[in-house]
Amino acid sequence: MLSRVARPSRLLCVVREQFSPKRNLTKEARVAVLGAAGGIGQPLSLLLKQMPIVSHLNLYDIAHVMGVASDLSHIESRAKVQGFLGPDNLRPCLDGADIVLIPAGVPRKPGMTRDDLFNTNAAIVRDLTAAVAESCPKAMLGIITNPVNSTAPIASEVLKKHGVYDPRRAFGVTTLDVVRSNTFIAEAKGLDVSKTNVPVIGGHSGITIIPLISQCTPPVSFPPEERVKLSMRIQNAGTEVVDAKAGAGSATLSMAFAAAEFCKSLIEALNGQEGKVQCAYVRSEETEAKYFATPVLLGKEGIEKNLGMGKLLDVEVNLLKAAMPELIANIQKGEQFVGDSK
Ligand SMILES: NC(=O)C1=CN([C@@H]2O[C@H](COP(=O)(O)OP(=O)(O)OC[C@H]3O[C@@H](n4cnc5c(N)ncnc54)[C@H](O)[C@@H]3O)[C@@H](O)[C@H]2O)C=CC1
Ligand SMILES: O=C([O-])CC(=O)C(=O)O
Repeated sequence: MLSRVARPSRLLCVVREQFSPKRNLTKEARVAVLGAAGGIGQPLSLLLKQMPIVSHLNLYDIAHVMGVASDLSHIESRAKVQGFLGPDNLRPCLDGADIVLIPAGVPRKPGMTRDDLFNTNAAIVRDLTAAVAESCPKAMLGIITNPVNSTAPIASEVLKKHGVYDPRRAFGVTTLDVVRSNTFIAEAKGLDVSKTNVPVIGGHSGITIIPLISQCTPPVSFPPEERVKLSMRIQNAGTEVVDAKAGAGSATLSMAFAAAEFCKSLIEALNGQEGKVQCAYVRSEETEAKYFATPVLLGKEGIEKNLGMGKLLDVEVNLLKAAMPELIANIQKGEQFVGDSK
């Protein structure tokens, strides 16, 4: 067991926090996770519980969530954890939320595309977003549930229907594509991964995922064949995990990490920290697709500025051209679903 004397005293910690110029512990950051008992929801909630910037963590699911909340609530960190089970408790879960993350829904099995999840997950996202629109219309909303190319537009359409849509506040979470790109490229080049950053644009499935290796920080170069191989690995990385899990679901731990990073940036920006940039799938004028992932600068009201895709190499332009028909069709499918819903 860790010795109590070996740890910094609580008094000392409090004193440090009180006088630190970066102190933001007094600010409330209320985060709700919908689908919190799932493969992503549980590790995501654990990571959020460990963040001193989170003051309240409300966990909602249609099963098993009270046990998850009870378990997490024993951790000696700031966030006050509460569990909310079943539809009758959804509104209380959302009341006062600053950020809502939605990983509720079914994951892929080998042989499935993300679009194959549409029939089940579209209605889940629609209904959960309707509750967000009614209970916490000003919250930042992060859609993790696949197919993100369609579910993020579904969420936006629902918010519009309720007259509370603010495109600065609605995000399809594509951070995992960036996390993977950073990892694979740092591995290939022997770079410090913590200082490697590769923007990823487009959407979040197969060929709609467009890593901009030419814009990597630090700059990297690859022979053409190796670049193609790397891009394809990034595009198929989700399937790599689905196949390795052999029927037990898709990426959960890396996704939880990615969503926690995204959420942390969002809270920091809401708290007034400048320069917080994340790639996300957002309402966009960058291309003919109404939703498109690019790096966005975050601020106190959500997206402060879309930083766009920058200058692409010819190979990247070709990836973009290949992505557009599928991306546009995925968006239309989501919009149509809400249009057809009563
Ligand atoms: N955006 C991204 O980069 C990624 C997205 N995903 C997607 O995230 C979703 C969740 O994946 P996992 O956590 O692995 O699935 P999972 O099946 O382990 O967990 C899903 C959870 O959602 C809950 N749920 C189902 N219907 C619900 C409803 N109406 N309200 C509240 N909760 C509900 C379930 O009870 C379960 O606890 C999947 O659609 C998956 O494809 C997965 C990885 C990456
Ligand atoms: O591949 C999947 O189904 C889950 C996912 O979105 C990812 O891992 O990127």
